[in-house]
Amino acid sequence: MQDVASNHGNPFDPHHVIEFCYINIIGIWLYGKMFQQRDEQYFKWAGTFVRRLELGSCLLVDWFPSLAYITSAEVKELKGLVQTMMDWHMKLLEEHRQTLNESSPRDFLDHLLIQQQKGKLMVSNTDICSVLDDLQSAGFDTVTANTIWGIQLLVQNPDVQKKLQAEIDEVVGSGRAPTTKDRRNMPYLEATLWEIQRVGIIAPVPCIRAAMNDTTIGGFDVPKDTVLLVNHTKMAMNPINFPQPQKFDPSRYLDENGVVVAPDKKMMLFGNGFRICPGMQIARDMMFTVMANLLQRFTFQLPEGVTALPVGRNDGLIQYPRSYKITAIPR
Ligand code: HEM
Repeated sequence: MQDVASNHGNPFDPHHVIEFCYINIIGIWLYGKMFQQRDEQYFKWAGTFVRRLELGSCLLVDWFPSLAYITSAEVKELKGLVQTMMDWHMKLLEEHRQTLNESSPRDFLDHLLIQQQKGKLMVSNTDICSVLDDLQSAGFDTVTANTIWGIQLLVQNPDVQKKLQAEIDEVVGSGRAPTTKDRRNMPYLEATLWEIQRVGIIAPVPCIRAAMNDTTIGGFDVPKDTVLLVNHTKMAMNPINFPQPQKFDPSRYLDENGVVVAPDKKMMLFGNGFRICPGMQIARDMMFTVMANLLQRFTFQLPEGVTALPVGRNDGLIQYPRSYKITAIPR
């Protein structure tokens, strides 16, 4: 919040402020560590993470192995970055082990170490570091992208932003910060978060799968080993399930009593089945808390003299809107 306020109502790109916020929330949850400020150490760490995600999600050599010779520099860079993150997590693991108190776990890493020590979790230290790394990397970029879409959509839909602020004022007021406990009393924000996910669609084609056996899907024969992709955009923009799909309308998830009806199988933005996103609940909690706290204190607007934000999205596994600047006016 201080970072946002420090712009004093001047235009700024919210990307890095939001990213910093989520990296710290996840860091505290996983291993009780947060960066105090966006200093050189932080930028080095975040840069390593982001570059690794970039390289890891679109290396041509994964698709065309014959290119291994040409892309070897990138592969070498990727291996170096993976090792840097592994060393970082291993150092945290050792620090945690030395100060571990079994009767009072401080964070997720402590819980893993306790289960490992008791023999209930048959994992090596490297396994634990990989889990931390997985959760950290799958965790911060996704929620950051969603929130960046969310701020853009609220600037473009000021009536929705006003309704959200009215709900926050009524349920929370201004004397305390909103928390996850407020979620059940704030259906309009809950519904808005679904709509932000639907319109933003941060991962249009998230994971590649293959049929393990001959099967049928929707009446089509699918032979064993067929590569399968889920088209999230098609589902989220299906006019049968979402009338006027281009319209940003959180009320589509509210029934006649104002109760939230989650989209469920109509759009499976967290995946489905055995491999469904294990971070779904924490992601929804984090996005709720961040958005509620921001809107309690600020109104997002177009900078003076600007009539529209850039249209379109960036390429990549996780897709952001084109970078933009807005103002955050203290309420
Ligand atoms: C809005 C935020 C998020 C979205 C839209 C999202 C979406 C997804 C999707 C679509 C998958 C693939 C599911 C499948 O294969 O069927 C996935 C997997 C995964 N997600 Fe998320 N995710 C989000 C946030 C998070 C967070 C915050 C965490 C961790 C703290 C996380 C951790 C993971 C992990 C570890 C997997 C791999 C699961 C596996 O392969 O079994 N995600 N996520």
